[in-house]
Amino acid sequence: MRREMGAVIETSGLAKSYGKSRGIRGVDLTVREGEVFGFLGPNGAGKTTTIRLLMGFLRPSGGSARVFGFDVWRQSVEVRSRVGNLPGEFALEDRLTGEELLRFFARLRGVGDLSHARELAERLGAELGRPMRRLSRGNKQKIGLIQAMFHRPPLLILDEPTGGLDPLVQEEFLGMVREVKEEGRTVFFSSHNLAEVERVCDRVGIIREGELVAVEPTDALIDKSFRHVRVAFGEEPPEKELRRLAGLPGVENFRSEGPGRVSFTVYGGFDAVIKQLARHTVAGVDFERPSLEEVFLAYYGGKGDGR
Ligand SMILES: Nc1ncnc2c1ncn2[C@@H]1O[C@H](COP(=O)(O)OP(=O)(O)OP(=O)(O)O)[C@@H](O)[C@H]1O
Repeated sequence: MRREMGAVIETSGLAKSYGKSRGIRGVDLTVREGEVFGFLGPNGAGKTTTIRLLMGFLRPSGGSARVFGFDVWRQSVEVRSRVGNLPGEFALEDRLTGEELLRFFARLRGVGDLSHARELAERLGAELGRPMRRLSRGNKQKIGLIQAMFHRPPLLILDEPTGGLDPLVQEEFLGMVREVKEEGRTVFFSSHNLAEVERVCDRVGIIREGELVAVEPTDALIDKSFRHVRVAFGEEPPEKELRRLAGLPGVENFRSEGPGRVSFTVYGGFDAVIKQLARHTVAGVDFERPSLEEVFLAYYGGKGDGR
């Protein structure tokens, strides 16, 4: 595999089979330096499997992946020394306190200065003095995030980083992701939370049943999809005309919103809709962008299939 300029993560036909129709198949993905890449998919889609492959914790059953040009399986030591990783289950039932655990990681990584760790702990409200096994899930997660980030690695690979965090802490974490990006470092994280992905990610990959079904700039994913339309006519058009509008290709969920008002969703092009509207006096029209959540559902729910 030739390394693309600026590529930090590159996978080619990456596959992991656990048996019949499980794991991931044929994943081709490139994440560039300085990008924040969101990896979205429902439970069981293959996010954790992909992340474990990238970290060299699992052996691919097909294809290959490189991180900073190193093969993730054969050169996993080189890979791991450059990546801050939050695993899917950071649930250490340990006697060690957060502080002791971070010191341990600092020694392993040859980092003498824990001041960045302390700063991150302060911002996330992490409890460094308590034994890990006494911490709630969210508070363990905070220690997991600090250990992934405190040595300022050039790449962060985080599995559901905001899972279990309360909204204010999630917000603080998103701020940290932006700062990492401003420093030119790269972030790859999996998520269920579409709103957060929409806010911080440059690009989004959507994985479904082990296959990468879309990789798009976050804005383009939304732009390419549908619009919710609300129209107020100057005067009520004849019933026949409304039926014609409702019957245009790509028009769905057509509803009357009171006299002279209709709402509907348009998939695909808007041209036919606009021409039909123009046959009447239009007092007002709104084209509302769907949320990433709706776009996402379109990929999974059948309707619209992400057009
Ligand atoms: N060790 C394993 N043995 C057998 N099957 C597995 C194993 N790990 C994962 N799978 C299967 O592989 C598929 C992908 O799982 P994976 O954990 O990667 O999904 P995910 O997208 O991370 O889901 P979640 O959001 O629930 O964490 C699932 O069908 C899962 O049941």
